[in-house]
Amino acid sequence: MESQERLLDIYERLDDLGADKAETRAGRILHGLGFTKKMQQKKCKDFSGGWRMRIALARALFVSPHLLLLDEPTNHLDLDACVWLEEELRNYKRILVMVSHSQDFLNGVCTNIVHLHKKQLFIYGGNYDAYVQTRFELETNQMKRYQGQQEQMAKTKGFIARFGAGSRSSQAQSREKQLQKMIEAGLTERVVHDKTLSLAFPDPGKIPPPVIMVQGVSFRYSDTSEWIYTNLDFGIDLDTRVALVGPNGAGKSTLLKLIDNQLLPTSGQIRRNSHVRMGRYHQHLAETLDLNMSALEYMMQCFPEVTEKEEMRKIIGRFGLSGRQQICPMRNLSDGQRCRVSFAYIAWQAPHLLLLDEPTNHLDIETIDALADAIKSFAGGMILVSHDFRLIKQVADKIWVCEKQVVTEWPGDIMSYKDYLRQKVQGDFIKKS
Ligand SMILES: Nc1ncnc2c1ncn2[C@@H]1O[C@H](COP(=O)(O)OP(=O)(O)OP(=O)(O)O)[C@@H](O)[C@H]1O
Repeated sequence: MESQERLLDIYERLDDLGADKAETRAGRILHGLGFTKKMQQKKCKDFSGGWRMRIALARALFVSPHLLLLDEPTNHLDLDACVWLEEELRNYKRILVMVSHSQDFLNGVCTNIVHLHKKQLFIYGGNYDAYVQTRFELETNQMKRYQGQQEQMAKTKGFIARFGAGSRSSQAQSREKQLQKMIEAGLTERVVHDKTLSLAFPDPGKIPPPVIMVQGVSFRYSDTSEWIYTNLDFGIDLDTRVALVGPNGAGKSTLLKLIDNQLLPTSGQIRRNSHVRMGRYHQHLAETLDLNMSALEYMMQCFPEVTEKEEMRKIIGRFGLSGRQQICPMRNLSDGQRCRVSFAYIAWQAPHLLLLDEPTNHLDIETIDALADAIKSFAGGMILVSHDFRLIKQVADKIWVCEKQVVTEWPGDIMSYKDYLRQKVQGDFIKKS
């Protein structure tokens, strides 16, 4: 990408239709991925990490190759863009192979699922839900076959044993042959499930409500910038389970930072219970880790009150890091493993309030489910920003929409919000075509 180049010019270069058509088509894709008209006129160098990923994605969609390979395409997208991309890929007329941790997205787009298991690929027809169902049925049948075979073998062995192994009795000899045949034909393997991870956030104990009171809060980043929020009023308690949604740049992360006291309101006030502990997870948390240290050293340094290494190993182990992963330098860990260190760090502070800003990036489907279970059994409050509809569906009982400087409650669940976004995307598409 030429950094001095205007964003839209890339597409002109990639196209042989002519500048106007290229600009219209690129404009549609960029709009779908969240680039406003003003942003589309900017130069590539003016975009930061997450937006650059979107530019790369837009370019791949624009080229429309015969084989499109996408590795976690939703990682840097918000809900609106996820819905748009789901529609776009659902209608992709060429071959698409993608890796994604978002079940809801896989359901909307995929017609086949390939499961990598024990160094082999197993192909299932249908979307992700169909794969889960088919795999469950196949494994149930396999387990029945295995148990039946084991019982039959035990009986046969018992029969032979009564005559003594190598007996000259014709009945015993025939059973021995039968057993031999079964073994030669290949025995059904026992179903071994992938080790399931279990995460946990400790019980923070009770503090009386109100835990957080947001009173008449307005906020903007500087005297000359636009207001992000005006006159917000709401409360947060230990039973709050909210997902913040809204378009890119609406202010979801800003709201979490205001609640967490990382930003101060421009006017109004946020009153916090003096005993409240908050744990904010965000995408840049893993970047603050000292990569030369091991996870164990890092946690021992952060929490000197834990003096026993074995105790700290257990704490980190609860977040799915075991053995060598705890003691090697964190630079040798994967992004997902570093995220787990950050989760262990937050959990050990026993927060009353979890503020989770895009926690699913770098986590696999099983870990996202484990995170959902951990949140469900957590005794404190939670505010979540996520592009993963399935996670939101599992853990949030309210949807708050951040838009046009206010926060309003959505009168339905997250799937009805998704339907609303889908209709919006389709409306935009009809207007543009
Ligand atoms: N440190 C900052 N200084 C100035 N402006 C900022 C700063 N951080 C964010 N902004 C701006 O504030 C607005 C809200 O940003 P914020 O990150 O809270 O939005 P968001 O809803 O979380 O967006 P996204 O869905 O893209 O993550 C954006 O227009 C952003 O450009």
